[in-house]
Amino acid sequence: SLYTKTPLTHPAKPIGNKVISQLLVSEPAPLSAIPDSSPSSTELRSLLTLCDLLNRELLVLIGWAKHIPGFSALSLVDQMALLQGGWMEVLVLSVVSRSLGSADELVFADNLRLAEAQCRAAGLSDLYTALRHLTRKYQQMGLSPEELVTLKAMTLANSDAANLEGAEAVQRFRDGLHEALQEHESGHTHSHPGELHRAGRLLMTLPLLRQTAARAVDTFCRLHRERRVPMHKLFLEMLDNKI
Ligand SMILES: CC(=O)c1ccc(Oc2ccc(O)c(C(C)(C)C)c2)cc1
Repeated sequence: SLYTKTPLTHPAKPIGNKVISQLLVSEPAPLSAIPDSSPSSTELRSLLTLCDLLNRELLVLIGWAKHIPGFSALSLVDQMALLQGGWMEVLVLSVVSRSLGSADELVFADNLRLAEAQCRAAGLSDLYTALRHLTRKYQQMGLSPEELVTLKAMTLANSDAANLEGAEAVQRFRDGLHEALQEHESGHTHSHPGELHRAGRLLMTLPLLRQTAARAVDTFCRLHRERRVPMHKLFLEMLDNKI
């Protein structure tokens, strides 16, 4: 496969939660940015590098979704509907999780960490502000790897796609992930009793995640209108569904 499946964390004791341990081993290794070599301004070059990175992340995301317990049981139409509705939110949550260790940078890739000034130079200051706001929220909460991978899967499952074929099957898919989160937070798999509000607090961050993803879409559309960046075909197709 494209990369080795390295689990995010080696649990001190086996995680009783099968869904979450499956999500941890299915987590894709972070991609690296490929610096754009076209003879253009540094701003445009970094934008082109970012576009290429996003496009590759999109492809990896589609492969990742198939490993979410219950996703492949859905009809292909519903799988595509959830991906078209939720891909941006999942990628936003991914860049936020990569940026948790930084006080002021967005870690798009290990070799592409942009501070505010660099984002502004590339026409991404709104995006920077929105993504850093969300990052700060999760920094304050102290997100564990188990919570992050479960939240990403729930984000995809909860993407409110229109006209789903198998609404009941999608609801079962969502309930399975919610159950995994509840079990994880309720302390069944820990020695100490869980924090009762933790699962709810995590789910209550999803409205801000959706709003942040919508801001990212607005940014891309503006940059596209300003003819600042070409849009990869797949990206445009996935974007069409959002505007
Ligand atoms: C088309 C265009 O203008 C564009 C601008 C910035 C950009 O940078 C990104 C790279 C990876 C990535 O995951 C993300 C999000 C987190 C926002 C999805 C943004 C991608 C595309």
